Amino acid sequence: MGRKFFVGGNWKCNGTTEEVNKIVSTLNAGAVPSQDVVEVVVSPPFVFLPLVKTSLRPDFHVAAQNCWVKKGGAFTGEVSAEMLVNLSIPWVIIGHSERRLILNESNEFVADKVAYTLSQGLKVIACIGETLEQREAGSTVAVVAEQTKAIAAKISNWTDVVLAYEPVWAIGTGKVATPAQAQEVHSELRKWLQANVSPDVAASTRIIYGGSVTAANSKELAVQPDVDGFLVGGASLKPEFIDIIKSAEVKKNA
Ligand SMILES: O=C(CO)COP(=O)(O)O
Repeated sequence: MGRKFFVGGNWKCNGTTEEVNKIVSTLNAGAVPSQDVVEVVVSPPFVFLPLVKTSLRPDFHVAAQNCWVKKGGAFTGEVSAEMLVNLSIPWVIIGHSERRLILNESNEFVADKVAYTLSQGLKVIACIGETLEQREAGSTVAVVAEQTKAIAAKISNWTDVVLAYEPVWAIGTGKVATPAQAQEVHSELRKWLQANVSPDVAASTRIIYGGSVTAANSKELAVQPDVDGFLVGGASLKPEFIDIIKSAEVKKNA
């Protein structure tokens, strides 16, 4: 199927220039599998993108954490897809649960952003995931299918999309999904893509897991057949991110 393992580091709203330089130095010194085995993308806050882009090793790439939903202009405080393209930022994270829940980004709005950023030539890490209430109500699969459906309705090419399944209850809580829980949802998502988009898209689209991923739990998650990598928050700010990247080797040999 050839889905290259993908490890994203979402730095969220963290860092000073000094801290960013330190993280980049650690990443630059890390011994990790080659680009044939793993794709690594780190996502600093907007203001640090140029610094990280120029100082980061060339086999790692950068992502913005968000961008405006359409062409830039009179939208105070926003950053446009065109600006990211202008700065040669290849990736953007769209629809993170912190934006969906705290900033009220709807499925439709997220889908519009995914479609617009793809149209500008950016690659997208599109985030989906259920809350604890939704999981306890038994609606996990329905929720992630609905979020995916909104995106699928607005795009025709999935080549540049990575789908990040991030259960909200696992984000920043230390409560990681078990390998079986992650596998179950990833497998359901792949089935959904197969039935509603195409078998090719289902087979080739990377579905990555996010939520309290650490060096200690990444290997057992990585070997799950439908887990194609990770979107890492807290641990991506620490040297253990290198070990998480190395779980790509475990996956390769699984
Ligand atoms: O939200 C996340 C990545 O986008 C996950 O965050 P944590 O790894 O800190 O739980």
